[in-house]
Amino acid sequence: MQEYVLRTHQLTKQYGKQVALDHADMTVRKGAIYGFIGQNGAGKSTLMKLVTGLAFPTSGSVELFGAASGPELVQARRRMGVSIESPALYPQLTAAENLEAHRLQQGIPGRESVRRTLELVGLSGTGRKKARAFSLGMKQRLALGVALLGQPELLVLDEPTNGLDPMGVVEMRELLTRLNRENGITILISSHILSELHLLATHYGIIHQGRLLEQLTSRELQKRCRQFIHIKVNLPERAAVVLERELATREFEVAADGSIRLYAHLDRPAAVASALVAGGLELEQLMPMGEDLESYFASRIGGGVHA
Ligand SMILES: Nc1ncnc2c1ncn2[C@@H]1O[C@H](COP(=O)(O)OP(=O)(O)OP(=O)(O)O)[C@@H](O)[C@H]1O
Repeated sequence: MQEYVLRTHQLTKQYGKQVALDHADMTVRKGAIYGFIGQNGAGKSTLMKLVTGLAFPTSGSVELFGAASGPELVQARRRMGVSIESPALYPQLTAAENLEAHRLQQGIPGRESVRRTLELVGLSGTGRKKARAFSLGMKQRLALGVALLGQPELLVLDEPTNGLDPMGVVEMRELLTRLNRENGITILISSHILSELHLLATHYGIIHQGRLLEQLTSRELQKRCRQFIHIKVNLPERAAVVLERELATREFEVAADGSIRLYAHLDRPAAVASALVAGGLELEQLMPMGEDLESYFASRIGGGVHA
């Protein structure tokens, strides 16, 4: 049986006439890293605020750890760590002092949670350095530390890679992967750049203009974004034999209409064409196809990405 950490049911939020979130059904499974993708203003923060209780839905509901309302939902929210929008960091305090201040505010018992969290986010060595002197990457990790203080089972992170340089993105990815694999924390993370969540997310949700358009696994996404050579010949079965014998590959699929998707020799379409023709086949079509991540995202939301 699938265990869901978070489900939203027809979740809707309207600000006046503006529909920020439109009947969203999101499902996040236990153990997942759910990448929530959408352009600026798509509704990502709105959904996260509704989930974390920072805003109230116009209609629909949030189910967290199986709890959908009342004191159970309030209790379930205690199992969640949150970092939404600019984190409340104190610039004049060190990393440890910042965490201690948040520990007291959140009423989390035990000072050792500060030391443990500093280690988790790789800030143990920052000593007396004040947060104002931190790099953006360090600030983001400290904000993540604040969310981790209460040892949450679910982390909700709004654009934690926003503004980071490529190295910072890699560091954040490694840190989140470790928290997921070693500490078993389920993560809901948003971004407006799909490729930033690539290699991190196990599941994706694509949101556009308040509507959750699609949810898919990273495997499904990879399959959809896979590059291939599209081939159409008069005798597909014979083409399959030629590909195996002459080009030594079985990395192809023959579709019901007889067209072939060849996933190998992508940089050698001319050699593929020659082999097929030399094998006595009539070549009707042969062209490289497939989408990269960003163009897939753009095609799903119908148009260019102007994030
Ligand atoms: N408090 C508010 N009052 C009025 N409109 C709001 C409010 N919060 C959000 N909106 C509107 O709701 C829509 C969704 O905003 P939201 O912040 O959820 O988007 P987002 O995907 O998180 O984008 P961003 O990455 O820019 O934060 C936007 O059109 C925004 O202008």
